[in-house]
Amino acid sequence: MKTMESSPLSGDKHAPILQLRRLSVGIGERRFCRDLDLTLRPGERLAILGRNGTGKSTLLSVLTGLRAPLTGEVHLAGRPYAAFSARQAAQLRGWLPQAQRDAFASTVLETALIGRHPHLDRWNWETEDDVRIARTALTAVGLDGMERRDVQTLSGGERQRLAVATLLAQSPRLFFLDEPSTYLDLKHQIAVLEIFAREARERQAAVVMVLHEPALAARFCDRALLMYGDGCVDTGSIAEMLTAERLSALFEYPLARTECGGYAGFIAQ
Ligand SMILES: Nc1ncnc2c1ncn2[C@@H]1O[C@H](COP(=O)(O)OP(=O)(O)OP(=O)(O)O)[C@@H](O)[C@H]1O
Repeated sequence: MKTMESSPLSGDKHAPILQLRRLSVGIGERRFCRDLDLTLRPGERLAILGRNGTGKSTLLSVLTGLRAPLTGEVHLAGRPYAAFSARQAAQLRGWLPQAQRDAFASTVLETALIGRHPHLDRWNWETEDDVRIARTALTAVGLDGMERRDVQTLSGGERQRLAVATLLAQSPRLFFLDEPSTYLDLKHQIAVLEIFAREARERQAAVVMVLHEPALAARFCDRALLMYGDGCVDTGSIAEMLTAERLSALFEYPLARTECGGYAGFIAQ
């Protein structure tokens, strides 16, 4: 691989990929979390749940290193963001934002290839290998055959799947996903979340995802972080966190838990 800088990864494959130490995040007078400690290891999948406006995206922007915390530290592979160049950080963590913006015309394949940029050296173009990786990612999200289409002509769901493909082409060790099921029909919601479950299982990638649907969190994550919007949060295993009682309090709406075919569901009463 053509990297100018040394790999940002340490040798220990089981070492924590993300560590939060006494992290406080907020905007103005509001606090979304206070003194949060959390460790995520390779292969783990964490769901972040909470009502609208409780600070989920703001927390995610701090975890991705795009926004500073009020206090506390975010460590990626054992080191703070300041220890990495932008390119090294992008080899380690990738981010799927809530909305995609396309200021310029570009094809589907060119857009997916943007995911390869952290792996290119400054003076080189993408190689055949990069094109193959981008095409494989497009196939994974069902966009094969659309490589030449202008991104500005894609539907909302197609554009979201292209964003997922771009992230897959980037191939980071840690994924931050802000509402990955946005714009997707039921089949594609499951398909996209299966992709990240596979990344965790087969490549030991860690995944942090903001979700609005607790049933998807129960199915695709092993841990949850519940955000109440007043600085209070709860963290724990899915079994511990996704109870009808906790979720009813979290969403300020009564929910009942059901189970069908081995999958949990949460029904508004
Ligand atoms: N630049 C800003 N200035 C003032 N308030 C802001 C700013 N950015 C976000 N907020 C507020 O901070 C709160 C948290 O926003 P955030 O986007 O993190 O919430 P969220 O939990 O991701 O919400 P949603 O579920 O609706 O996506 C919201 O009330 C929002 O209006």
